Amino acid sequence: MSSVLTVRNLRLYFSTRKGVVKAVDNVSFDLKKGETLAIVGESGCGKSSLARALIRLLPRNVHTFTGEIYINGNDVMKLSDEMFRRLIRWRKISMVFQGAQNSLNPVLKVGFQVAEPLMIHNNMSPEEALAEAKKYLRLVGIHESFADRYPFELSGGMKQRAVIAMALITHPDIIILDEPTSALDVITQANIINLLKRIKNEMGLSYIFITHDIAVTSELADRVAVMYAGEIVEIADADEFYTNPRHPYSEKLMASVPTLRTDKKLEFIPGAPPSLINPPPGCRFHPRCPYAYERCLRENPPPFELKTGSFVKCWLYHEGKR
Ligand SMILES: Nc1ncnc2c1ncn2[C@@H]1O[C@H](COP(=O)(O)OP(=O)(O)OP(=O)(O)O)[C@@H](O)[C@H]1O
Repeated sequence: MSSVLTVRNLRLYFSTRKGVVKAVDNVSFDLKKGETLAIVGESGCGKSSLARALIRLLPRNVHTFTGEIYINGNDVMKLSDEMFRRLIRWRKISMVFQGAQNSLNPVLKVGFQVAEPLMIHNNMSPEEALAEAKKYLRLVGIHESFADRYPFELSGGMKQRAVIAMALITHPDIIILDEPTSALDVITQANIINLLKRIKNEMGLSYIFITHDIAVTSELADRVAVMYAGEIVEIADADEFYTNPRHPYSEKLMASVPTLRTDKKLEFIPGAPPSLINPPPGCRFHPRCPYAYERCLRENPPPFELKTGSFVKCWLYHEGKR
């Protein structure tokens, strides 16, 4: 399978009064065409910053933004912000933001808001764009008559569907979904996941699905990337990840997911993710890791490839301890 997105050594650091926050620190991965890559990890580990780096919607206090990003083989890091905005954002890669259903403009009709990207990015006339918006509202399971309604007239699930329609309408290859179901009840969550699965197949999309909730990813993910303290510490095929997480942090994450059928005791991860201004030396997880030994305190492990497309950043996989 060819890669629709290739990321190498991506870094996104922010300047703050307390120092430089290394939110994304030397991240590399591939996204294959038609694939869903879930990015999981606790709050504050850099998932949203990674998304913002990929779609280049950056805050003003960027300190460092370096690395390589290829979309369909094209080096997009060499594009100016203006060219990236014109050629890439929304056209090749789009995003459903965290809490996006609450960011719909309350005084504009839903149809207009879904149509807006076409007017801005494809220079379409309002009439043409609105006709297209109605088509996309139908695609996401909303009756086209809702194009004439205001956001407050839609349920939370419908608003989320409208926001997904907005991300789809410019025919991107890649969609980043940042916690797309976190504010919804479980039934609505399931409906949205089913919708995402259906449109992915119908439109040949590739997803980056960001969540702190591993249980949600199991329905959709082909591969799982685990982020910890600004780094990807493991990438694995989803089936393998759920049965055999390799990194000690992944193990702990999996052990903290409730299951109905076993009386397994739920674990929690002691301590909190480290400061991204002064991350611990060596492996960043070592202060919370039950297996940490001397080398983990000194040296940050490189990614050890387990098979093509899968790696784990943990010394245990280097020295035959596992
Ligand atoms: N503009 C900014 N300036 C300074 N620090 C920032 C900025 N944006 C994010 N951060 C910091 O970068 C780190 C990573 O944040 P990020 O939002 O990417 O994490 P996350 O894993 O997506 O968490 P959440 O799920 O809570 O959004 C955090 O420590 C956050 O405080």
